[in-house]
Amino acid sequence: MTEALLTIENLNVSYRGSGRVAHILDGVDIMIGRGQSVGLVGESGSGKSTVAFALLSLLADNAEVSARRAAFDGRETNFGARETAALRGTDIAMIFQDPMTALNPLFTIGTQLVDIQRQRFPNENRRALWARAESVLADIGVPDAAGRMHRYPHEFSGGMRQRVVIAMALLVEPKLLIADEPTTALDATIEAQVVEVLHRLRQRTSASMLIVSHSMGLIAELCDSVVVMYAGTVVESGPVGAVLHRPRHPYTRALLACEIDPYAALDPTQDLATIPGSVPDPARRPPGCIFASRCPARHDRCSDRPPRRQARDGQAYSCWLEAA
Ligand SMILES: Nc1ncnc2c1ncn2[C@@H]1O[C@H](COP(=O)(O)OP(=O)(O)OP(=O)(O)O)[C@@H](O)[C@H]1O
Repeated sequence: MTEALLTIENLNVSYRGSGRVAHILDGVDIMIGRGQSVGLVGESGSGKSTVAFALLSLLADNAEVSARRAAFDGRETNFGARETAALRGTDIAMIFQDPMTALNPLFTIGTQLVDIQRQRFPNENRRALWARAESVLADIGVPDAAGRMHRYPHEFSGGMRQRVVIAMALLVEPKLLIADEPTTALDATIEAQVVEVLHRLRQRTSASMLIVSHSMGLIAELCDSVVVMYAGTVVESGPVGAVLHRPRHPYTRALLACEIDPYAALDPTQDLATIPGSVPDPARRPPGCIFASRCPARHDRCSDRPPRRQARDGQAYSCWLEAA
């Protein structure tokens, strides 16, 4: 079995505000092996970004975070703000949804790519850091990398900016790279190119990856295993191929049925499959299965009792349904 780089057990996050407490993450378990790529998938609002932000202590001030256990790179951690700040930008790097959040409009790309490396390589001089940056930029397919180093972020297209952000993450040689919806802000053609860059990166880097996405297709291309989230809980996890071809949880099945092929021509006559119903209010989580109110296979006990955790062939899922 692969050695764990990151282990989080029973992660809970709630937000306090306006006299109510919203439980956004409820008992989330995540394990990322060394060199492994894990995808975190689920509908909008399911808590994917909250997991990523909790790992980096980037949650809003009204967040309350607790975990039964957290360990990174062989060390127990409580992911406290100071501890995490030391890991951020060195051992853990993040690619955000919108590349502009990571880029400063006032400095050239070259200066920013040099500065990002200073904490990691404090003894290297500017010239060496500049050369490294230029070569990584060229490596991930930025044409005329030498010239572009002198340009400002606004002179880059969306796809090129996202490549710069990927270069930034690569330059610090992190042990864990977190990508939060790395292609959401891009149009479909550019998205395919950025996925290709991430794909190549996946083959070349020894870093582990956590890829957050609402698209199972993207996860299938880039990840070894997948964690499926619904309303702040993990409903199913396992190797990507197994979950994709033999989803065990009714929510995973519904999610796969909703998936559209972003590269296919749109057929205006075809209705998108959607999951009827809505996600429960996080301030009033039901006592039983969180998916029960929308589940087509629901049984009486599903609404009253927490689902049964089952594991089969490396796949784990929480449901009263017996595995087929
Ligand atoms: N500061 C906050 N106070 C209260 N609720 C918050 C706060 N920040 C986020 N939330 C809530 O947490 C929930 C989970 O949000 P999160 O961004 O993690 O979901 P997501 O699965 O990443 O969605 P998306 O795909 O849209 O980014 C949402 O319901 C959101 O409204």
